[in-house]
Amino acid sequence: MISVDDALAQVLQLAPTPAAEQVPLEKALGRALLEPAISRMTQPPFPASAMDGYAIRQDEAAGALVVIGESAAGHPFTGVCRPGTAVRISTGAVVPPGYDRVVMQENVTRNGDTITMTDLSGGDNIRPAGDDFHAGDHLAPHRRLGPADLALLAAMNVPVVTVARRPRVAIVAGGDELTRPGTMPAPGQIISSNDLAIAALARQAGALPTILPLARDTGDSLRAGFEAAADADLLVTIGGASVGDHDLIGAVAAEMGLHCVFHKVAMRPGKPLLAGHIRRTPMIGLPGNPVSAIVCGLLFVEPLIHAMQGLSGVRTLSKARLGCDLGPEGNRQHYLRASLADGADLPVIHPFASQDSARLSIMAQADALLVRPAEDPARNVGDIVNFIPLPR
Ligand SMILES: Nc1nc2c(c(=O)[nH]1)N[C@H]1C(S)=C(S)[C@@H](COP(=O)(O)OP(=O)(O)OC[C@H]3O[C@@H](n4cnc5c(N)ncnc54)[C@H](O)[C@@H]3O)O[C@H]1N2
Ligand code: MOO
Repeated sequence: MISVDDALAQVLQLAPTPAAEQVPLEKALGRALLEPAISRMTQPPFPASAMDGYAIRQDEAAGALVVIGESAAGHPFTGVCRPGTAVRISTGAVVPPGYDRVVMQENVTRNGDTITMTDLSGGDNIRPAGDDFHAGDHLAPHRRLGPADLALLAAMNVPVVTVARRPRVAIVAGGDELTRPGTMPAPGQIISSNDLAIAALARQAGALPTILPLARDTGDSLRAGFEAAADADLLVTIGGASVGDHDLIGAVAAEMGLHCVFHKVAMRPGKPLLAGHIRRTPMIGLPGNPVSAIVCGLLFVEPLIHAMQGLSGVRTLSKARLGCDLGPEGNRQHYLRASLADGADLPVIHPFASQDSARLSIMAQADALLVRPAEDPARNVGDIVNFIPLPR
């Protein structure tokens, strides 16, 4: 068995170089920027007023001034700044050359075309040209584009960006006991849930998942599943990874040309995890127990999908204080399903009493996975521990 850290390093190495594609900004939300986006604009492009009011000259602020025109947003003042004058101005409008301060209108009394300032406290209320960014500045790649990034790119006048192509992820769940949600299970059958969870997790990570037909516990059926996944950028199988007579994934994958990089990780849940590549396509074989599949999905499939888009596959752990005493750990790194509560300095974490890797009802309630290293000694209430927040 290899450690979780070593297994993750091996999995990340399976990621091929991301393929690039160009998308318009309207379609770029959540996509991984692959090349720097270079600004075509300086923002603001001109000294801009930060307030509605009057553009004046600071050295004339004490006296009465004559309003000689207007600079509205999108309609610059075209006249000339002369001594003793002011220009009516709106927020975002060009501050006409010669004026060096904007007084907000609340601090001005106006009588016909004459204004006097009633309060001269505060700054100049002018945003200099380039205050935000300059033409030639760039938004660095290897980030997922969020709403503020899209706004920045639009403001930079970059209408199309180069992003990583979404990895196509084929998901094959196998087992004679499985049937689809909404069907009537035959005796001994249960509903397949894991493939839906892994597809959802893959989609959240930026991939385009496809759930392939359920495979049966036969070599032919599994081979058909592998063949149906031939076009995918990543193959994820679920179940059949362990040692039982019907656990055929390892053997069939080997027949299909799997170069296995590991099979079995020192973790709980998720021990029977396997990974490798078939020709150049990465493959991850998730264990069948539902919680094991989801935990391995979070720990390995999600980072691999990120890496396949040029994003960091490394996750930073969060800190919490233990809400109860815990006994010593065994020889596998343990990911305990847990709930979080507010605490004085850090959140307080309580692992659920049952850690059975078949209990989806507990996994669905959990806020976090409490991470305990292999051979961790007994811990007490209040000790600081690491956790992974779970997506909702
Ligand atoms: N003798 C041993 N038995 C087991 C070991 C072991 O080391 N020695 N490991 C256990 C661990 S740990 C796990 S995890 C499971 C993993 O087994 P498999 O990957 O072979 O998974 P299956 O046997 O196919 O299924 C296990 C369990 O999960 C249910 N399942 C499977 N697929 C789905 C699905 N798509 N949706 C919902 N539920 C699913 C399946 O019905 C079984 O109940 O092996 C232990 N055994
Ligand atoms: O690895 Mo199994 O996942 O402990 O149930």
